[in-house]
Amino acid sequence: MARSGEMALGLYVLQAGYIEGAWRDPSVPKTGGVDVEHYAHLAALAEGAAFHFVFLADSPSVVERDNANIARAGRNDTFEPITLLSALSSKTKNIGFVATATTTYHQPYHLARMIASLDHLSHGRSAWNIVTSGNKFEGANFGDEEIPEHDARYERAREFVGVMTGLWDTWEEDAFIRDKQSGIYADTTKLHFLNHRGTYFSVRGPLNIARPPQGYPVLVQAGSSEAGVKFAAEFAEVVFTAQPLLESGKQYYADLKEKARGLGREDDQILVMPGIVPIVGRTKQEASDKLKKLQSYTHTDVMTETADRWLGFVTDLRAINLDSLVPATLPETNFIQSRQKVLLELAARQGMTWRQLIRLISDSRGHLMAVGTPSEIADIMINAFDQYAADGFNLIPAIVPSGLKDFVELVVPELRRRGKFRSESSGRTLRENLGLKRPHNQFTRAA
Ligand SMILES: Cc1cc2nc3c(=O)[nH]c(=O)nc-3n(C[C@H](O)[C@H](O)[C@H](O)COP(=O)(O)O)c2cc1C
Repeated sequence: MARSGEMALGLYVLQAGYIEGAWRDPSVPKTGGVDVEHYAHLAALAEGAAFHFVFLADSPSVVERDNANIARAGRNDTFEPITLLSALSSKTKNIGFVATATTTYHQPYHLARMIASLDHLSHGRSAWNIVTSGNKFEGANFGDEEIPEHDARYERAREFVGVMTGLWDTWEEDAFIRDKQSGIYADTTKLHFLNHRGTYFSVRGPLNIARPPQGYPVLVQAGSSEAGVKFAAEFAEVVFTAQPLLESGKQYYADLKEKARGLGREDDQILVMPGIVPIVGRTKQEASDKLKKLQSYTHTDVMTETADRWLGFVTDLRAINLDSLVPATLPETNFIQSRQKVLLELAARQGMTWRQLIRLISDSRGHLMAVGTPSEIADIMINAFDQYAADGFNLIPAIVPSGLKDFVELVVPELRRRGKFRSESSGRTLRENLGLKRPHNQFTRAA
């Protein structure tokens, strides 16, 4: 199938926005982190602009390394993604929901039920962002101090996904006949026991909920190392990635699509949606003034600690001469390997000092950042789309709700004017809106 001429758009939501100190801005609701109406307002803004989905990242731990940074973080009082998105599903009609959940610290049976429940609650608008955990503090919450080795996490994830889709298939579409007359509720000829026995899991099944409306919720993946790309080529239908440079973004896109093709998959069944952090002004000056104001909110200690985290916990920037140049390489990390690579590539290209790199990480974590007028931001997005570096974008507002409002009111009309973004939702389910096929049931497919 040919690629449609229009890009897909997701909304990556953090309670206050992506710039760490954004929560201090007077426009950000103080209790937004635990106020479903705050998130409902953001989802309504995105749905009204015909975005394809709301995306919630996740880490089952406080991510800061010490009290000083926990004190300033402005984020550790918020909802678990599946819970929040389930609540939002009854407050919206068309927009999809991408819930991040790690395969490293979950059990497939629990997670298959929860994500299937979200798909039923939302009438087929759910997706699962498959991550393997990227934060070293998570292990302490699940019995082991050390997070498992990077590639081994992907091995576990491969088996995990197989069990999830197997469980979602244990009841065929029309298995539940609910015949009051005869008293037969389920046709057990359409019931399949999974009986999975693997390295990491043994799961009998069946699941105790009907097959999800979409067959499977959309499978999303965020991980761009070699192991991550291999995993994405096999399973992902949407890939979230950090690609701040056009050329490496095109290379990443081409590699991933080629790997997926090699596994018999069609190009339009795996959508690459890099993150973008836009700061919109009516003039370039206005946009950069907005950025400067937001940057002024973030404490240096918080910035330094965030940089240590996103460089993979292999540095301690509190003890470094910040005006010295960033080295070309760092020790390999066991956390998000791809991001360390992206950040070092950016630093090398621009001859950055540590101080400059810390600032960049605090603003964008290495995602593409676009600061300018609506037309300039639309140019950047359309250029990446037309040059096959992206099939769409996961929009990461620097501050919410104002940063999202700016984008919806100023950039979306520009994208539409140029014929690159839709005016309304095109289908009932998230799969239909993304042009993704509905998966067959593996038990009946075999028959
Ligand atoms: C764009 C992007 C976003 C990610 N978001 C999360 C997240 O929300 N939660 C999480 O546990 N891991 C997240 N990760 C980490 C990876 O999903 C994965 O868990 C693992 O750490 C390895 O990533 P890598 O293949 O990029 O090295 C993210 C990775 C990328 C590339």
